[in-house]
Amino acid sequence: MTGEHQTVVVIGTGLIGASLALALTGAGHTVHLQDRTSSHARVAAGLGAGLLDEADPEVVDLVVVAVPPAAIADVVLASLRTYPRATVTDVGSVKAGVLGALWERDVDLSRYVGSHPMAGSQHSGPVTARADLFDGRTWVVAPHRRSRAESVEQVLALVRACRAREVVMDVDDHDAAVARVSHLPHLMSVLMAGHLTAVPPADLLLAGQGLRDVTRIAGSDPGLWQQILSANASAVLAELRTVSDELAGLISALESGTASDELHDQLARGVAGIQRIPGKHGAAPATYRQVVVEIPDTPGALGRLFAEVGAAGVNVEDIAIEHDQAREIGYLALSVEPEQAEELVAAMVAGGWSVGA
Ligand SMILES: NC(=O)c1ccc[n+]([C@@H]2O[C@H](COP(=O)([O-])OP(=O)(O)OC[C@H]3O[C@@H](n4cnc5c(N)ncnc54)[C@H](O)[C@@H]3O)[C@@H](O)[C@H]2O)c1
Ligand SMILES: O=C(O)C(=O)C[C@]1(C(=O)O)C=C[C@@H](O)C=C1
Repeated sequence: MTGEHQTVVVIGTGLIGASLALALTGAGHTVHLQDRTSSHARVAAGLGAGLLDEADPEVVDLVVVAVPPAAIADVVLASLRTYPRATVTDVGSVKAGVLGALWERDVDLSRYVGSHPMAGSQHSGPVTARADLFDGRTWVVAPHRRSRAESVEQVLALVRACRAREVVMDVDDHDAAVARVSHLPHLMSVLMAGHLTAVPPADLLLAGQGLRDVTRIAGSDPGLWQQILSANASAVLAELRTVSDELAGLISALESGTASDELHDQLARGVAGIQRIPGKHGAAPATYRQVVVEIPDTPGALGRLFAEVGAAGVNVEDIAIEHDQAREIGYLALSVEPEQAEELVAAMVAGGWSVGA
């Protein structure tokens, strides 16, 4: 895929496939949609992600395989055979196993270049697809020693067309890195959320935003994650063992007294860790300020608030909503660059909104 118009086939029109198809169609490319479950392709087409008719194999420039990890190698192989000119990429969360499986097949792999967008959500299927899912996010491109330069360029152009930030990496380095920054966090969230199954319902009524923050990704499809974790088991196991030692350290810190220096050090280590996470577009780690606005639980309140935020020209980096059932209101926490916080507060107050700390 280059700057000019391209004909693309997207196979697997779930969350990731339909989202990138929406972005590519929006950028003016011709996108053909395929899915084993035909209703998924129909829903994606209904959202404007592309066409349902079959592409002429001779004119296809790029095939993007966005199916679950265990099916990727077979679909890539079939695509290399069906589309004789096309570059074929996949968006699977783990890279080495797919490449290993492809090496064992009797096929010329020069047109295959694996990739992995570091964006997604806990939802599955085309209904939750978004054209802006990849905006400013990292997207790893992982060529192998036989990938032809033209195909690497086409996958880099796909990343740019989805407005993501490309990072070129070796497959093994990629798999080790995602074990640390994606697969381990997922398991930590699952562990916490799973623990809740034994918590009394009355206690859960007290749940605030903190619990929701650490458990969001635990709501992801267990079938998909079973495949992701199995494909990267050895790297994930190494991370889990380290965390297990760290947990033992936390237990001993608490045992040695709640005011111990050891406990303080563990908590401060958390702050230091957060500060190492890069901001959007790979920028230096960002520390945003939160402006909390009270919103009545009434139809249209959120829309009105966002319109006023937009009119104030403030760029919101993140949002979180918490409901106060007893008072029938919600709290909307808007994260903004520190220098825009005062401006946002002033605009909210001028609009008659109640703004908290
Ligand atoms: N969910 C995320 O956050 C995320 C992020 C980055 C990458 N990924 C990777 O993207 C891929 C897709 O994940 P998703 O979240 O979009 O899943 P999804 O369940 O939303 O979509 C997968 C789609 O593939 C279809 N499918 C399954 N087997 C198929 C086959 N053999 N041929 C054609 N279609 C088939 C399914 O019907 C479904 O529509 C996975 O490999 C995953 O590792 C996921
Ligand atoms: O935001 C989320 O929901 C995600 O967890 C997306 C996320 C991740 O960042 O770990 C999950 C798995 C994918 O392979 C890539 C992205």
